[in-house]
Amino acid sequence: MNTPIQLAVHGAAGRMGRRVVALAAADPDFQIAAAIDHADNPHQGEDAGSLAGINPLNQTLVSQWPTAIDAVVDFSLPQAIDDCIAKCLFAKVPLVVATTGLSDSQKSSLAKAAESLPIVWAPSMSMAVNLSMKVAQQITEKMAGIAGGVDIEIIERHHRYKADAPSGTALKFGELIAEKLADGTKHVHGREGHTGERTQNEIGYHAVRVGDNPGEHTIVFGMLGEKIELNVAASNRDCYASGALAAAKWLQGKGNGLYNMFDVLGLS
Ligand SMILES: NC(=O)C1=CN([C@@H]2O[C@H](COP(=O)(O)OP(=O)(O)OC[C@H]3O[C@@H](n4cnc5c(N)ncnc54)[C@H](O)[C@@H]3O)[C@@H](O)[C@H]2O)C=CC1
Ligand SMILES: O=C(O)C1=N[C@H](C(=O)O)C[C@H](O)C1
Repeated sequence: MNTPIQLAVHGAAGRMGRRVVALAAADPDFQIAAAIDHADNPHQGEDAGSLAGINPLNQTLVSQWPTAIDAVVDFSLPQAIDDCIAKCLFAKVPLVVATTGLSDSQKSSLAKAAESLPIVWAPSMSMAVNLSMKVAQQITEKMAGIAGGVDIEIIERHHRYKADAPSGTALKFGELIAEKLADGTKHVHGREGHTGERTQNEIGYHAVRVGDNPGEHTIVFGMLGEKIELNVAASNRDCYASGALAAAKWLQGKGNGLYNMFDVLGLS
């Protein structure tokens, strides 16, 4: 058996961080080397396993970064990302970034850091979502230029606690679909008031926040007389956590560069 990957989970007390801790602890390829969260998190000092609802791991939630780690999986907040990148650069540790809502300057920092580190960055670690992105591109390719036109709208539904809107995944769907449309696509976020008729060169985005929904995306391709709806929905958060862990394994031994889940899943 290979030596387990010494894994640091960044944002370990969060909804996602806890699932990453639980799934990594059940996987012999990993050993939890650190469960990191903000110094002000009220769970600091608690056992990371107990926090994740599994047996104690003898790893308490900490705010300090350890030295001996082989990979970092991050599900935190945009304000935590700059420090996370700096720490990984300093320690030369491969990084999986799952946090959404990053600013343009943070995206540039990630690209810069990827010149010195292998990094996987994706707004959704789910296999079903990444496959659906490819399907959405194929549908768009076939429909662009169709007589009568096609209206493409992206509806995302998430739990009430989500901090960013629209979801990183919805924005990525839109970016990938726009690649298959003529130049000059407008990205329209919600509609209100006397909007006038819908134009043909827009993609609409609608962010729904309801209960405990762990993430659902519907891409509507509306034509005159018929429609296609491509729906991809999580039943729980483990699709994201297991995808991030697959990315952390895939990164071992990889050269520097900014990779995504298409690369990890062989969908590029
Ligand atoms: N790429 C993907 O597949 C997915 C991405 N996400 C994204 O992951 C992020 C986290 O989502 P949730 O777990 O639901 O949020 P959450 O709010 O439950 O957890 C965030 C955690 O980050 C911690 N944190 C805040 N500042 C920190 C710092 N400076 N250092 C370390 N930890 C810090 C918080 O204390 C909290 O425990 C969001 O951006 C979300 O959109 C969520 C699910 C899937
Ligand atoms: O915050 C969440 O929960 C999720 N966020 C990601 C996003 O913004 O796309 C991925 C997933 O949909 C869950």
